[in-house]
Amino acid sequence: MSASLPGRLWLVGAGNMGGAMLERWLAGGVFRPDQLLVIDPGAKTLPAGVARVDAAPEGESPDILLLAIKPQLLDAVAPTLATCRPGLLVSILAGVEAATIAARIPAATIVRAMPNLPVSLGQGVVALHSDAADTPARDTAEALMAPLGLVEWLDDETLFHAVTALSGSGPGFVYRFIAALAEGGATLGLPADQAQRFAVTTVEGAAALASASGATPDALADRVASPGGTTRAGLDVLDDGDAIRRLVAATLTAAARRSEELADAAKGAA
Ligand SMILES: NC(=O)c1ccc[n+]([C@@H]2O[C@H](COP(=O)([O-])OP(=O)(O)OC[C@H]3O[C@@H](n4cnc5c(N)ncnc54)[C@H](OP(=O)(O)O)[C@@H]3O)[C@@H](O)[C@H]2O)c1
Ligand code: PRO
Repeated sequence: MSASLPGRLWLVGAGNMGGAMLERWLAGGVFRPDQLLVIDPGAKTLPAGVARVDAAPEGESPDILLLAIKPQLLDAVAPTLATCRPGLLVSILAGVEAATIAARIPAATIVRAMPNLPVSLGQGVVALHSDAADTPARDTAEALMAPLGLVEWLDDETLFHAVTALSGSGPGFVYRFIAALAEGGATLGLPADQAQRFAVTTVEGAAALASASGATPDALADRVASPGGTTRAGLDVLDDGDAIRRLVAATLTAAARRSEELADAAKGAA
């Protein structure tokens, strides 16, 4: 099998997000398993053929180093990577600034990325930013992320706080809404498993239509709401005092604030 990207990638931290990216790259033929090395003392089940070690091999360097540990672990893990010299370092750590990473791990080019969990299906969102003008490295970062879903560059690194709140954390917020939709249906008498299937498929179909139609979400909501009908009665509850918009705005503000806190905490004393 041939891979679409050459060279070796080290994945530092193969948890929920690192594992999701790995899964998609292998399924899409972006890498062969033998091009990948997982550095994670805790990772148990990895895709067939992918090697795992507890710590970075001394005296070796990958072409691409992907940091996917918890932001709070950066100071513990960085010294173990301080002698490797990756051509490209991609960090998906929430909050943590590129300068914070550059002060701890030498790399020719650092690109920050904020993916989200549906990357495992190639239906994620990935925001990218780099201050580096190294076009080949930027192209490599984009080629790495393209099979994962919608990829867009941010001009301003500080926008990562907003992106992390919206699309990084967003699936978590959508899952809460799906659960609430299903529970609401069950409360009205539907069997719980059926309510769950209907809720998931309703959100899936509504998102697909929003994507395909080009109409705004508010215009689509109006198409669902027959005059004097059931949807308007429900929307009146969501819109009362801008309840849904206020709740979601407060949710995103809390997530973005946490991203700023993680950035500050990671700056530390390097
Ligand atoms: N989850 C998401 O949707 C998402 C989206 C965008 C960005 N991110 C970012 O991705 C990063 C990982 O998040 P996550 O949700 O995937 O967390 P996670 O599931 O906890 O994954 C982190 C992985 O790192 C491992 N690890 C712990 N100590 C390590 C060490 N010393 N060296 C190497 N690996 C080590 C963990 O093992 P143990 O479990 O044994 O500790 C775990 O497998 C975070 O920086 C987060 O901000 C996550
Ligand atoms: N998961 C990470 C967190 O919750 C970053 C976005 C999604 O911190």
